[in-house]
Amino acid sequence: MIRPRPAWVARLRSWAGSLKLRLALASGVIIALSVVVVSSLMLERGGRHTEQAILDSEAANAEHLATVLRQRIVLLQVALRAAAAPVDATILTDPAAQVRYMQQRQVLATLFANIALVSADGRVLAVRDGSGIRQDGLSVADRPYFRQTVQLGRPIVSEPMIGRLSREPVVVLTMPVASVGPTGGAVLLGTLRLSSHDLLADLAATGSDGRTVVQTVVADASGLILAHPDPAMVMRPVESVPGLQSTVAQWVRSGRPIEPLPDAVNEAGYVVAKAGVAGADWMVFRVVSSEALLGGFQLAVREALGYAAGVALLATGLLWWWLVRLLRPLDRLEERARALGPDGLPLEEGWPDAPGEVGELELALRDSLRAQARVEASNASLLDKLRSVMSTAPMGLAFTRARHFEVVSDEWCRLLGYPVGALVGEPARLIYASEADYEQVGPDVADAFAAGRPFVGDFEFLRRDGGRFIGELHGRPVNVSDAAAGTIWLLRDVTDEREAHRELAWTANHDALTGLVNRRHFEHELARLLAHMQPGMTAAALFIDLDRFKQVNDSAGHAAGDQVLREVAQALAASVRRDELVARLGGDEFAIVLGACDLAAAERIAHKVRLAVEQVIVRWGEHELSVGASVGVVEIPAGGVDVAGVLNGADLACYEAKQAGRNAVRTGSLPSLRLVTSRPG
Ligand SMILES: Nc1nc2c(ncn2[C@@H]2O[C@H](COP(=O)(O)OP(=O)(O)OP(=O)(O)O)[C@@H](O)[C@H]2O)c(=O)[nH]1
Repeated sequence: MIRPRPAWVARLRSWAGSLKLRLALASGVIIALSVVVVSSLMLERGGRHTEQAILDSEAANAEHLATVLRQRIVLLQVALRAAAAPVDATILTDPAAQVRYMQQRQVLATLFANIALVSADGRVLAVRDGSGIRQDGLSVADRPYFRQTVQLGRPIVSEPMIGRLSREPVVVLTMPVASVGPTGGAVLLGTLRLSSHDLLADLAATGSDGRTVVQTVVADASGLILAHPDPAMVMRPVESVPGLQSTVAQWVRSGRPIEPLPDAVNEAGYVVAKAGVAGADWMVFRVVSSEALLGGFQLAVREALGYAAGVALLATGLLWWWLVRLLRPLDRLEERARALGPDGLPLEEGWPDAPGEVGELELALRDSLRAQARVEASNASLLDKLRSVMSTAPMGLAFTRARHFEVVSDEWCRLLGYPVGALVGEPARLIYASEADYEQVGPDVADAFAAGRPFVGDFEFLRRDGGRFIGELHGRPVNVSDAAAGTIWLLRDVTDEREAHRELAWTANHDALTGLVNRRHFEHELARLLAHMQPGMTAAALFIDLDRFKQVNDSAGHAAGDQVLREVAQALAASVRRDELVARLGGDEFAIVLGACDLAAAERIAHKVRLAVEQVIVRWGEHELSVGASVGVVEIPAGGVDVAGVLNGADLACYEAKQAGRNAVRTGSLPSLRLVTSRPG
């Protein structure tokens, strides 16, 4: 069972289908899409530019640090060179002079963790560090940087190593002294402690929350850390610094180039910038977490998207409010439209005075309603006339569609014995007395309509009470080109008319006294037989003239004669088959046509006829009346014979029977028959 929908479902469906809601939603979606797309595009472009600017800035920072570092190395080497200038053979050979020399190197001592004067064979002549000047005879002859300086005779920056004096990670800057070589001279050493800020100050920067956000790392070409905010990281591989793995791996893959050109990348959550320190074969890496650099921007993006969504929502809300206001006249028009109909407001009342398209719609609707009202009035008038016709028409009128009654007149119902209107909706089959008739009507009607004719036919119809009548049915299509448009029918009762017509036709063809066919009809039927006889076929005609009939009239009266004639007629009809043609030609003359009969058979029948007449006895008062019959027989061949010829031939044969003494049968022979038929007239 289907349950009716609750009212709230209908309200919800109506609300969901509301034009206002759909317009507002569509506009809201468009606004939101526009805002989101435009914001996204702007933010995406802004983001790219910002990121690129940050990368450029970081690369510049790294380059700046590399420049600072290179200048510092150059500065230190300049200082070493200046300090190396006064060293001569005297100093190199005199330990006291070496001590004095070191004492005079106060400025140089502040630049390095320690400085040392080393002879060409690697023996440390004098060392100055924070604790003073010592001459303890250490040797650096095994140090690669020393050997390289002696061999090349030029300044060197060593690889990182653990210093022999400081026991800390250090790099050593060398400066040849007094043309050092395998045979003489010396090397001035300046040691920089890597765990201090000797190389670079401010290796780390912290954010507002105190966390380190920028780390500067200096590494040599082999990838060992020279400087790191965390001293514990010094001398460790540079790829162990968080955020540097990928950049260092790529740097190693490309052959550890010490490029002076800086670059920066943003990957794996870090912005990494690097720049080479020319001359020292070092690399400066700056590592900043992406969050620290770009987090602010991304937060701004999120905020911007939030604002965009808010703006879109606000715009949608405003649009909704505006649409509700704009569409208010449409609501009023809708309410007015609901009040249409027979129980609603009068046509010209209650319309909103709306401007614009709604006003145009209202005018169009009102015009259409006025036109509809005019048509309805016209239809009502037409319907009244039609009802009047249907109730007063003297013949039955009906309109059927799909073989069912849709409209029936009062007379139609009356003819069929139904109350007025009772047949509406009933099948047409109901009124036919015969199933065969009903089945035939359909095709006949279709044929007639297809030929452009109305359908006319007589049928036996069945009244509601079982009575029957003959009705003449006329049918016309409502629309010739559209069978589905239905059919208009006219029906009248023609039972009496058809009966009268039948009686008239019978009277015209029959003898009123005896009921046999008359001469006119006999000749007509004989002519039809002659016309349709096939070659080789024979028929026969009997001409019968009563004998001494006049005496009957004379003795018993004319009425008795009539009775004799009636009984003779019955005797004649009873002597032959029912389908043979038996006629009274006039007076006491009769004729019989025997179809498909040869002469011999015809003669036998003639004798039978004669005997039958002879046996007719009419008791009329004191009279006992009887007559005889003279019978002439002719055989009728196929072709070459006409009606007059046959009658004359038979009449002649009958005459011969009379001549032979009456109450006899005579046969007309073929030649004489031909002779007779060939006679003029
Ligand atoms: N009662 C009656 N007599 C008729 C009718 N029509 C013709 N007759 C009479 O029938 C008679 C026929 O005449 P006939 O054939 O010459 O007389 P008949 O006595 O039969 O003479 P034969 O044929 O020579 O034997 C006439 O007396 C007619 O008046 C009729 O409708 N009713």
